[in-house]
Amino acid sequence: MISELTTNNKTIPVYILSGFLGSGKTTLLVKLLAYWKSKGMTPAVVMNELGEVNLDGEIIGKDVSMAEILGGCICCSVRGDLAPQLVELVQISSPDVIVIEATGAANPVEILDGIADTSLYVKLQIRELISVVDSIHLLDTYRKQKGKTFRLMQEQIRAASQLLLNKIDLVTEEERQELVECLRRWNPHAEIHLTNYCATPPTAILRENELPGVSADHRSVSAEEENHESSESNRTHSHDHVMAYTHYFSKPINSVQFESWLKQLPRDIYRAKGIVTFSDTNSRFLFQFAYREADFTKLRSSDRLEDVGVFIGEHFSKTEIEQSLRQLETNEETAE
Ligand SMILES: Nc1nc2c(ncn2[C@@H]2O[C@H](COP(=O)(O)OP(=O)(O)OP(=O)(O)O)[C@@H](O)[C@H]2O)c(=O)[nH]1
Repeated sequence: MISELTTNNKTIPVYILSGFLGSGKTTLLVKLLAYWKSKGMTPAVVMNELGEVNLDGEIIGKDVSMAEILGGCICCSVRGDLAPQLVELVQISSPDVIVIEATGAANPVEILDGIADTSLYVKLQIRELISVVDSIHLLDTYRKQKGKTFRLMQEQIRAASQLLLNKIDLVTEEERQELVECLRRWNPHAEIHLTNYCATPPTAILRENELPGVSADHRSVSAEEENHESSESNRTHSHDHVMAYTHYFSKPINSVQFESWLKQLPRDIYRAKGIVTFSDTNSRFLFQFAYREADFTKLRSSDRLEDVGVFIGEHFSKTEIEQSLRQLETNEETAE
C-alpha cells in the first residue's frame, strides 16, 4: 500500500514505450533522453525486464533517475509494483517527464491500467503510447498470420498512438509499403514514422506542446514539426485519439449526474477509475467502472488525494470526455 503522497502539484507527462523484443525501444529511449536533457529537463525512466537483471540500464547513464521492475512483466505478474515505483520515482527525483519502457512481451493496455492506479496518488498524464515495430520481424510473422508473437505484435500496434516502423534498412521498398498497409489496417489512428535506428525528430512523436486537457487539434506546432508533418504522407492529421485520459476535477460534482454520465460512456471506453467528491452527499468516493458496471467505495475524508478520473479505451475522443466532465463541474457552479 502506498502510504506517502506527493505534495508537488505539477502534472508529469508519461510516455510508454512498447514493442516486441529487440524492436528498438532502448535505441529510441536513449534518443529521447538526450533530447530532454538538451532542453534542460529532468527525465526519469521506469524499466521493466522479464529477467532478473537490467542490462539496458547501463546504457541509460547514471544521471537519469531510474526505477527497475525486474523478474516479470508490469502488465501481469509484477503489475502491483508499478504504482509504488512510480510514486517513489516522483517523490525522490521530481522529474519533468517519465518514460516507461515495457518488456517486449507486454500488453500495453494492461500497463495503462497500472498507470491509472498511480494517477490516484500522483499527478500523471499519459501523453503517448509509442510502439516500436521491427520491420523484418513483423513481415515474417504477418506473412504467417498466426502464433502468439503475431497476436502480441498486433495488440502492441493496435494500442499505439505513435508507431515507429523501425529497421526499414532491412526490408525492400515494396515490403515497406506492405508493412505500412498492415499497420494502417490494424490501427487507422496512430501516426506512422518510418525509421532506421529510431531516427525521427523527437518533437514529431512527443507532442510536448499539448497541455493536459487541451485538445490536440489546438496545439501550437513547432516549425520542425510542421516541416515533418508536411513531408510525411502516412500520418493522420487528427491527434484526438488517445488510449487514456486523466481528468483532474476542479470541484465537487453531483452524484446522480455523474452516475448517469458513467452509464452513457461510449463502448470504446472499457475501464475507468478515480476519486470524486460529491456535492450532494458531502463525501468522497473511489469509483471503478468496468464492463459497463460502476462501483463506488466511500473514502475517509482525511485521505489527501486529488479528485481525479482515468479513462481507458480504444481511440475515443478525449475532448468529448473532458468537455462533458467540465460541464458536470459547471452544473454545480450554476446550482450553487
Ligand atoms: N539494422 C538495424 N538494427 C537496429 C535498428 N534499430 C535498432 N537496431 C538494433 O537492434 C538491436 C535491439 O535494439 P534495442 O534498442 O536494444 O531493442 P529493444 O526493443 O530495447 O530490445 P529488448 O529490450 O530486448 O526488448 C540492437 O542491436 C540495435 O542496435 C535499425 O533501424 N536497423
